[in-house]
Amino acid sequence: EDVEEKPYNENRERYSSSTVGLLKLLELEMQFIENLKNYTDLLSAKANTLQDLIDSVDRGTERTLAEREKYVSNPLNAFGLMRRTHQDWPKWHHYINTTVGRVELQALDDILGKAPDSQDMKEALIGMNRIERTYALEAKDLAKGRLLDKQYDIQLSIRDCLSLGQHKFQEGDYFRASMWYRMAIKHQPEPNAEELNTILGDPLKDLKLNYAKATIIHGLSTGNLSLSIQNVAELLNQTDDDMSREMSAFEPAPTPYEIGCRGLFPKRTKLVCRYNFTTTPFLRLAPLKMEEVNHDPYIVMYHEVLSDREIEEMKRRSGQMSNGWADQKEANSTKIRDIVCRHTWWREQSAIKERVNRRISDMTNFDFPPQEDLQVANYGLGTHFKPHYDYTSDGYETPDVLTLGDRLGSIIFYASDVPQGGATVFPRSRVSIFPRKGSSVFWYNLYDDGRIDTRSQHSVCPVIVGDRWTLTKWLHIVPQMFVMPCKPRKNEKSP
Ligand SMILES: O=C(O)CCC(=O)C(=O)O
Ligand SMILES: [Fe+2]
Repeated sequence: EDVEEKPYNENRERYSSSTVGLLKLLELEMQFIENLKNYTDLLSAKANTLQDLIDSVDRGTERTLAEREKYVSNPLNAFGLMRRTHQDWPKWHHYINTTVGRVELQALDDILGKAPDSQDMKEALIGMNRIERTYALEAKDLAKGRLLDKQYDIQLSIRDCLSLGQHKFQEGDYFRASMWYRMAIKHQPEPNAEELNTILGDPLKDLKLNYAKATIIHGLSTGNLSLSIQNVAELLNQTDDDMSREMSAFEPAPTPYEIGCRGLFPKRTKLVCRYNFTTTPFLRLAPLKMEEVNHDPYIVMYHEVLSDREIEEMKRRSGQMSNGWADQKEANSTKIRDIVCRHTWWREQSAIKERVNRRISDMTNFDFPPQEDLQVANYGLGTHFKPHYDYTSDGYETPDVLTLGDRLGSIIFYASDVPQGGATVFPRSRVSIFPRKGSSVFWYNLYDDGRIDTRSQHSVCPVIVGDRWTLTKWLHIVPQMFVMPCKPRKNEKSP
């Protein structure tokens, strides 16, 4: 099925992992279509030329034998016939054999060389799966353009549904495989199915068989034998809702992370919004809009603290983005690591960058040179960041930690709105924060005495719809020696 792959390159940009990458892929598809347009124009020009030839010569068919005899008996006709067939035919033959659109075909090879590889496709399937599971979405809604409570004017194609079904089947998720196969079976056929199928393959081939297989295996593995003894026609006769209700009976309860992603943590009370004009003297002049999110551990948001102009500057000044990995690379490991986003550093010095850094100092009272770099990240199709800690004592030590000490606090600026999904969730503190363009969230990863606070565990939920951009700064402990002297821990809880 897949085309022969080149050796796997971990650093190759994957289109699926960021909207920046997906935009490039859309551009590639536009090039592909533009190229096909040129190619088909040339093909029709050639067909027209040949049609002209046919029209100019084809006068034999409607003639009787007597008429034909009369035609060749005239030397003017006979000579023309001789000359055309002797002189012109080889030239037509050459013309017919000449490849149409050599340049376009060459360009097509180049375009195809940039097509996503199977790993990119796999990441897209995994991203779709993440969206489906994290938010408890269902094939029957997704296939028809429904994402949570929003209806989009988009439909998945029969081949999309099939591909998603095959992925779930391979992953052993027979419930979802069955539902996706079902959507493919019920899909209205493609208008020009016959021609398409000769090129792309028939999506209906073995589809009912695979639907039956998935449903039967799911029935057997969950002890729901009624699913396993019905024939396909009986199964398809039931409504999608009934079918999904019956099949999802044994789905595990959502994890705290998933509950957080769905925005279902209980609402907080006793939290206030106020203007902060005390952290630094500057704030007396320009107080910041502050919103308490959690008291212990302390999590706070600031609103309207990153302007559209600063966001533009940040995107313009940030260098080439690279893959953001879900795991550290293990020595000698050939395992293909998950990508969580694309990221880069805002390294170039500018007044705007210093202003953002000074604002971080204003918000946190943390001391650091305003020239320091900030990290920029962009998420893609169903990409996420698994629950993790920003402190590094339980993992690897990065260069910043070796020189500056552990990451005492973290601050994330949301540089875009995310219409659906993409929350920052603290599963242990039961806090979800949904991105709002221009807002920031700040929290501590360590107790005041420098010991790790496991309640700071946090994650980024899969983006459903949106172009998620963030700006991140980790605030290290060593430079805070004088602004934040070490204090004994109050009412100590075991971490
Ligand atoms: O983007 C976010 O909401 C959090 C990102 C994060 O946890 C990190 O970069 O360490
Ligand atoms: Fe983090």
